[in-house]
Amino acid sequence: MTNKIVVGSYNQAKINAVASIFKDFHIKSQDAPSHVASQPFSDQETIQGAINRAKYCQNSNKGAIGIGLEGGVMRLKNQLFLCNWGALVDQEEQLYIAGGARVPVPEKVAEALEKGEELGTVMRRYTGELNVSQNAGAIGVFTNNMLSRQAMFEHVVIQLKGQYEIKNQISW
Ligand SMILES: O=P(O)(O)OP(=O)(O)OP(=O)(O)OC[C@H]1O[C@@H](n2cnc3c(O)ncnc32)[C@H](O)[C@@H]1O
Ligand SMILES: [Mg+2]
Repeated sequence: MTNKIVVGSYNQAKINAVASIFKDFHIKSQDAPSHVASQPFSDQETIQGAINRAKYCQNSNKGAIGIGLEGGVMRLKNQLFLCNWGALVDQEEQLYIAGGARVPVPEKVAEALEKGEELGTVMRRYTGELNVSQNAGAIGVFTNNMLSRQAMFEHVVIQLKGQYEIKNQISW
């Protein structure tokens, strides 16, 4: 069992989420390419970004666990929703994935995204805050701060950690 984790992002909301769930681990972060658009537009694309980042981190840090967390939007019932995915690749290159909460994107914001703007830019315009994505996140703003981006990612990381731990106890 390793106690080293490499997170594929310098985003503080993501790093804090991993650190608060993997308390006894040494957490390092590095840039990891998602190989998807910076504004993913489907679950498929978002999950792939998380997997690519996790694999990159694990590959470039042998013996460590790699974690990738990726945000995007997806269409359902004629609406855009925020969607978030996480991936964990362990020392044996076993992959675990988990999804996060989703909430509708307000109409005006959705229209801006459809025109090609990035969510970070749009959020900055509406809130006047520079670093929404590292703090409350769009999900925090849309939920009146009932759910922060960090808390949402913590939930994803809990699901990753749990799957990783049970896999070492039960062979499914
Ligand atoms: O440095 P990285 O790890 O890339 O951090 P990031 O904030 O850019 O995060 P992602 O690339 O994982 O995801 C960006 C997407 O996440 C979504 N997102 C959710 N909340 C956001 C926010 O407050 N600001 C920007 N993007 C947000 C949105 O769909 C973005 O295109
Ligand atoms: Mg990004």
